[in-house]
Amino acid sequence: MYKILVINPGSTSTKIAVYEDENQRLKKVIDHDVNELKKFKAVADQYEFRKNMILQFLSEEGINLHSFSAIIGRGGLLRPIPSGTYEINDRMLEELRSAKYGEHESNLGALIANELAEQIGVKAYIADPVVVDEMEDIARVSGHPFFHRKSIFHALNQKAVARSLSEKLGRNYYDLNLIVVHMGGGISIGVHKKGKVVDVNNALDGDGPFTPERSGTLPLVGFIDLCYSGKYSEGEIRKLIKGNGGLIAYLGTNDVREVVKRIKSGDKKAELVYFGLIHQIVKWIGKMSAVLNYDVDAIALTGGMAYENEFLVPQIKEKVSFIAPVYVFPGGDEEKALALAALRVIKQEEPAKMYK
Ligand SMILES: Nc1ncnc2c1ncn2[C@@H]1O[C@H](COP(=O)(O)OP(=O)(O)OP(=O)(O)O)[C@@H](O)[C@H]1O
Ligand SMILES: CCCC(=O)O
Repeated sequence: MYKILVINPGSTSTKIAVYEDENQRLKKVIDHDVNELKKFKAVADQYEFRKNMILQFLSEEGINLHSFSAIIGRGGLLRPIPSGTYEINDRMLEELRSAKYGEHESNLGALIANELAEQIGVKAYIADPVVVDEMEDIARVSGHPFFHRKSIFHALNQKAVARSLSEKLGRNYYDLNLIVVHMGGGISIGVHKKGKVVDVNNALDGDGPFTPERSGTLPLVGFIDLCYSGKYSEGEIRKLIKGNGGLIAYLGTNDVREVVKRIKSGDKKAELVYFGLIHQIVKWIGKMSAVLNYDVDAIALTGGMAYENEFLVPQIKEKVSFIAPVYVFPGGDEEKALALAALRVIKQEEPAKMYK
């Protein structure tokens, strides 16, 4: 029996899971208050904070760190790479520590997994990091040669949900055309064309619908005016795109449950903003369906927001069901996907890839 520790730091939460072979024994989702995270200037500064929460969880559950056969963390911003399980190496660690390709909470996944694995002398891995790139060249064309569209998205959950959906449909992932909509702290809408994500919004860099804490695509000229207004530093403007945008900017909270509560108590501003968010998600589903010539076998809704059954799931279903049947995978399958990825390598069913 192999015991795997799964570490999944997201933008609004840290998820921890313990697997024994394919079976989940424990899982904890620690939601982070937006003000708590605001104390940290850079994502890397959250390292000790998030690591200590994981160690505290293990100690509360009476789990000895030395009992694990391997540790796997959610992978972060690296150079664009193929889908797969990667053994954590020095190059990867150096690039994540220095945020060479940018800052993201999942950068901490590999760093923490590596430190804990070293302490107990086992291997550490990441799988399907946010930089998995299967985009078709036509989707990279941005509109100006200075800019290229990039594949940065919730690859791990998108792939796991796409596989679960294929299983549910009794079909092979590589024979299907799917739209997968991950709605968490960030939102990505992926076009899975016969097993490859050939187009997706860059969920991190101001592309796509707005989200609980990101602005998504903004009106460009207004944005340029703001950049040159002299009112904001570069750091503040970056935060406005990621961290302090979206629901936080409009309503002061990134918690969708809180927004729903406000709407139900008659808050019209909350209703307008939230329904505006749903409106944008629906537009992106339509846009991505066009990439598949509207030949879509199924649409999957996932991520934490897919638990929201009062407004979000029913409204999306109402508006896009004519394109294809909609299936809901609330929360997603990220921890299971990570555990299975580690197991496939430990059991030598698949070689670990090397990040170069
Ligand atoms: N039961 C629920 N009902 C409604 N909304 C929920 C529920 N659970 C979580 N959410 C919302 O989902 C969002 C967080 O989703 P999730 O946990 O997938 O994000 P994350 O892992 O922090 O970030 P990301 O998915 O971008 O990596 C928050 O806005 C949260 O309020
Ligand atoms: C870029 C994918 C992950 C996120 O949005 O946080």
